[in-house]
Amino acid sequence: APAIVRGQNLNSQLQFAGIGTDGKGFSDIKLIASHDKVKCVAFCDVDLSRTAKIKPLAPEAPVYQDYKKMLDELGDKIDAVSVSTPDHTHAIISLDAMQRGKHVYCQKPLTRTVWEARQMRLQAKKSGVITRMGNQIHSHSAYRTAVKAIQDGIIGKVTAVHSWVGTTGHGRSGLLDKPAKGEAIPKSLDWNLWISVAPMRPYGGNRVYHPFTWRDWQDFGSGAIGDFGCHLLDPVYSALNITGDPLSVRSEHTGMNDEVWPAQETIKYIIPGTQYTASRSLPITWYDGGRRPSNGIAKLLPGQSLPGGGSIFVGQNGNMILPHYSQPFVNIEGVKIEPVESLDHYHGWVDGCLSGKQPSDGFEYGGHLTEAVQLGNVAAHFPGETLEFDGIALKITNNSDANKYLTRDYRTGFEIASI
Ligand SMILES: NC(=O)C1=CN([C@@H]2O[C@H](COP(=O)(O)OP(=O)(O)OC[C@H]3O[C@@H](n4cnc5c(N)ncnc54)[C@H](OP(=O)(O)O)[C@@H]3O)[C@@H](O)[C@H]2O)C=CC1
Ligand SMILES: O=C1CO[C@H](CO)[C@@H](O)[C@@H]1O
Repeated sequence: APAIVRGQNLNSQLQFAGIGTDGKGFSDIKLIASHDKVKCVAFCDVDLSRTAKIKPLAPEAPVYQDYKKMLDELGDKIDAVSVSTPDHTHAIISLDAMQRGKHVYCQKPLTRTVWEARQMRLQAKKSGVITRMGNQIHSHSAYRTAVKAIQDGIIGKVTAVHSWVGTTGHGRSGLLDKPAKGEAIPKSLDWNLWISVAPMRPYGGNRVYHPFTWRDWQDFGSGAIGDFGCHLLDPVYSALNITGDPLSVRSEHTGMNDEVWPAQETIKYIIPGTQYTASRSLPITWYDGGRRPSNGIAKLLPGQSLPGGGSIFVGQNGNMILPHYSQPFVNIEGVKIEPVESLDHYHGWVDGCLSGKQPSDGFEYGGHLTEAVQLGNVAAHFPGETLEFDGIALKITNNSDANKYLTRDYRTGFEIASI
């Protein structure tokens, strides 16, 4: 039976398997497993040398290299999985797990492409499983305080948002193009499974594509907006209750080739307005790689300063500045914001799996946010051009060449069927 059905009787334990066991996967699994009703029943990582740290958590749990084999072999012994792998494999793994009735905790950005994010939303609804995106700061006091303050009307209706992060789109691997020749694949690593949906390329050596440096490369990662958009834009989406698709998106950057993302970028979104915005549409501007909003926009009081990353909510009665992630403040003399408490993002998902109650940032919410984030990456291919987006049709309406970037070509054997 699917986990959701069994879940109604699951008053004692959630049988959990962690996919991606090092890097962020290590902390995801540990924090999920720290819930007293979680039992780790399996671990999976394409690189067996990167499973050593997690094994002591459940020494009896089998370790797999291929998530599919794990799901096939363990079947109903698994109720829920975490997916903490590089961005390009989030969708193929999470969709498969949801189709088998597993609850899924998947890292941010939810997917590498806009189309994949839409499939995740559709599948989560169809399977009726409990989902959560791994943007844990969503549950942190700073972001929750900001959401409440905006909804309480501390700066009045919002007229614009500016969000920025210092991170650059490339530079982690030190390369702008594929290395001329490949290197020997370490024995512990299944490179075919690591490449997954992307076109095959030779193993590049340590820290060329993996671990971590895949963020630079268009085939695998999503640049600075992909790495941080689902964090920084999360309180924006939550506070303003944005549930519609962007109406348009425009990127300007310092240049890119066909392999890596731009070093510095500014992306301007026009989003449908909500009950918390002053107009029927809202401009959201994203800056990265050292770019940030001007002092003229921030209008700070003496003694205030802009953080290294965060958001400015421009309101009818003043601005709220939300550092990533510490408490928000306003540029209105004498006005202080009372912090609200943090929640446990990981345990919130586990509790949801056990009770059947969907937490606030499931794949419907995370899918919407990721669609916007990845639309920014579509626009990067057409710098200086405003791309108009029809979210219902999932189509760029004024540039037919742009539509191919909403999705990707899947490698044979790693296709994703539309839901
Ligand atoms: N929410 C947050 O604050 C953070 C979120 N993240 C997100 O977490 C995800 C992972 O990032 P990061 O930990 O830096 O990446 P890593 O490159 O370190 O990958 C994480 C682990 O997943 C393994 N892995 C890779 N592909 C697969 C696969 N197909 N099946 C099973 N295991 C696999 C890796 O093995 P190998 O070493 O062989 O690649 C590695 O052990 C990303 O989506 C990232 O955006 C990351 C950091 C913080
Ligand atoms: O919050 C985070 C900290 O930095 C990491 C590396 O850039 C991000 O991937 C992550 O989301």
